[in-house]
Formats: sequence, C-alpha cells, structure tokens
Amino acid sequence: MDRWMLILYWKKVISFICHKAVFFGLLHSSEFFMPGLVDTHIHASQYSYAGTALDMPLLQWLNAYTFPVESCFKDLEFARKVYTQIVRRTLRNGTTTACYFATIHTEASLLLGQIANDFGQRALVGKVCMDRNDCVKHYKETLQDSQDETCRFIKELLEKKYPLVKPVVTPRFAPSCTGALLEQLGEIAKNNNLHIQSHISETHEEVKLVKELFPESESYTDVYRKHNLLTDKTVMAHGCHLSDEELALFRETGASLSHCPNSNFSLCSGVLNVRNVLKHKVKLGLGTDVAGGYSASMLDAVRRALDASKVLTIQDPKYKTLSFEEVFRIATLGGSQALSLDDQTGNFEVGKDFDALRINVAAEGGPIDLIQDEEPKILLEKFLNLGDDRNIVEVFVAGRRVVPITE
Ligand SMILES: O=c1[nH]c(=O)c2nc[nH]c2[nH]1
Ligand SMILES: [Zn+2]
Repeated sequence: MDRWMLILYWKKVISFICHKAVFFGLLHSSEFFMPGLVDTHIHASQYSYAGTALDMPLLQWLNAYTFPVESCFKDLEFARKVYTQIVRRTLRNGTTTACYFATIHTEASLLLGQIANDFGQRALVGKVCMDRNDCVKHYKETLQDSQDETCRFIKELLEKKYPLVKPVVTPRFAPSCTGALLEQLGEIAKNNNLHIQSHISETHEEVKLVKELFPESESYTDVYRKHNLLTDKTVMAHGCHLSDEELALFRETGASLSHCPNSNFSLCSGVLNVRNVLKHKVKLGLGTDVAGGYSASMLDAVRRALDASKVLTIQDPKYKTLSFEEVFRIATLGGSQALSLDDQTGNFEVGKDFDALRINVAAEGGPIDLIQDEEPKILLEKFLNLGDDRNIVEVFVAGRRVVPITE
C-alpha cells in the first residue's frame, strides 16, 4: 500500500468510527448530538389557547384573548395544569433553555419556576408587571403591588436555590406600564443584577401608541433606556420596526433581541430584517412567542425564521437569504448569548454544561425517510426542515437526562 492509499484507508476508518460514533454508547449512522435549543421568548401562560385566536392584530388580540386568559392564573390548579403541559411539551421538542413570561400572579409564577426545576429545564421565569390596562380592568396591578410582588417573587424564587431556574424582571411592554413602574423595575433589576425581558416595536400601531404615551422619549428604545431597562442582561422580543439608531442603542447597551417569526406572521405584525440586526452586531436569539406564535416547538421557529428571510429576498432579491446553518446558530448559541447564559450553554465548548439533544433522523415511525446514508450536514438540514419530537430521542440538561420523561 503506498502512502496515499494508506492515508485514504485511515480516513475511511476514521469516518467509519465517527459514523458509528461512541458517545456514551453507540450512535447509529442516522444519529447525532446537537446543542439544546434555546427559546428566548415564550408565554407559558398562553399555552392553553395556542393554535387558535390568530385573527386580530396585536393590541386587539391582547384585549380579546390574552388578558382574559391570563387573568385565570389566580387559580393555582389551572396554572399547574397549563404550566406542567408547556414545560413537558417544550422539553420533548428539544428546548433545553426557556425564557418564560408567566402572569401578574406571584404564586402561579413561583409554581412555574418549581415545575421547570422539577422537570430539569433551564429557565428564566418572569412574573409579568403591568399597572396600565384600560380594556380589561381586572387584569392589572397597582404600582405599589407590582413593585412589592416583584420583589417577593424574586426573593422567594432565589431562596429556592434551584440550580437552573432564575427570575427575570418582566415589564409586559411600555404601553402596559406607567413611567413610574418602569423606573422601579429598572431599579430592582440593577440592585439585584437580574435579567430583564419585555417586548419592543412589534407593530406600527404599538410604536405610535408608545409615542403618544411617552412623548418625552426620542424613540421606543429610548423609553426603556431612560428607565435603566436596557442592559447586557436584557432581551426584548420582536423589534420588527426598530430604526438603525435604535439598533445602535441595543449594541451600545449590550441588550439583545428575540426574533419571533411565527408570531410576526400570525398577528401580521411585521418581518424582522435579521441581516440588519446582525450588521449592527446586536445579539439575537429565536423565540416561539406562544401563543402569538402558534407552535411551542423551536423547530417551527427555525423554519419560520427561514421563511421570513425568504420573504425579504422575494421583496428585494439583493437581500441575502439566511442559510439553515445561520438559523441553527441563532437557535442555539445565539439564544444563549441573547440570554447572557453563553458561559453555561449554547454549544459543546469545553467547560459549559452538557445541554444536548440526541437526534435520530431515521427514527422508527418518524416523519423522515432516509433513502441512503447521508453526511452529518445533510442529516442536520433534514432534521431542521422535516423533523419533530419523534426524532428527538433523548434530551440532556446540565448532563441530566430529562427526556424521555419518566414520571
Ligand atoms: O406577542 C406578544 N404577546 C404578548 O403577550 C404581548 N404583550 C405585549 N406585547 C405582546 N406581544
Ligand atoms: Zn411575547
């Protein structure tokens, strides 16, 4: 055997071993491990009506469907039922980290934290804050209650010492909060070095409303910045209609965006220009935004993000469509960076926790037919475009196997 034949032989041997890779046991040639999916924006409290009620624009949708349903979370048994289902469903679909909105109710929000911890999901959990709501008057807090209950929620959740579940300060969005409440929440986040989440520039109508409610601010982004709510631990959902100046403020403060394409299509809100966000070097993750987004699966978010980018290419052929590799990165490492958790999760870098999915593209009874052996990149592309929870054989969070769910 000459030298080249020997090299070729060893390449074949190595490739064979990789295909049948040993990783806590044998992997089949249709299997691979990938980093867990990071959902940077999901309303756990809206899961009961996911897949319905998508016939109105945002502000009407909130009044007609969202606020009446969220007000029911005063009932802890209802909360337990919905929160158990959403945590189970997202885990089975490969969401190893979720950034949750709960409701204004402290006890139910603490329960969501407990359920995420019990099932082993990494989570940020937010008790929603809102002291303005003219349409559904029974679903709001006083300024004092919102402030006191937020402090109680943070204190009690931190006292539980859940290793993977932390509180996130959650003003719903500027139209639901007075300037005084935003001010208080900025203070609370700063004093406790906490994460912050909210919504921004989802629809044109909402941007106009914010201008009317906060005339002294230069922009929607400026409203949050003025109240110390834009930090390197802030994640804002949507941002479809942000100006370049506003994106520059995001970059300056280290705040990030959560791209929620299913919701943006379903409520006809807008289409985020991801290339422009990346050009401004703003951290970006993906979100399902249940129930404005009708699917709790991050695989759906990946597909809708690709569709959204294709819509922009159709409108302007010079717009460079996102590749599946780019969206895969946004759904994993990008999400962990957006949540400032990239020191712990997001990829398989040495030193990080093992948050991982074992995928079998050819799972028995699954949605994908593999006609022949495929290289790893094709397996990943097929899974992202065609796969579902039947292909997600095992899920690990911080090294613990959490799927299949045993109880
Ligand atoms: O998609 C959204 N869902 C919500 O619940 C919400 N609240 C304010 N803005 C919002 N956008
Ligand atoms: Zn949302």
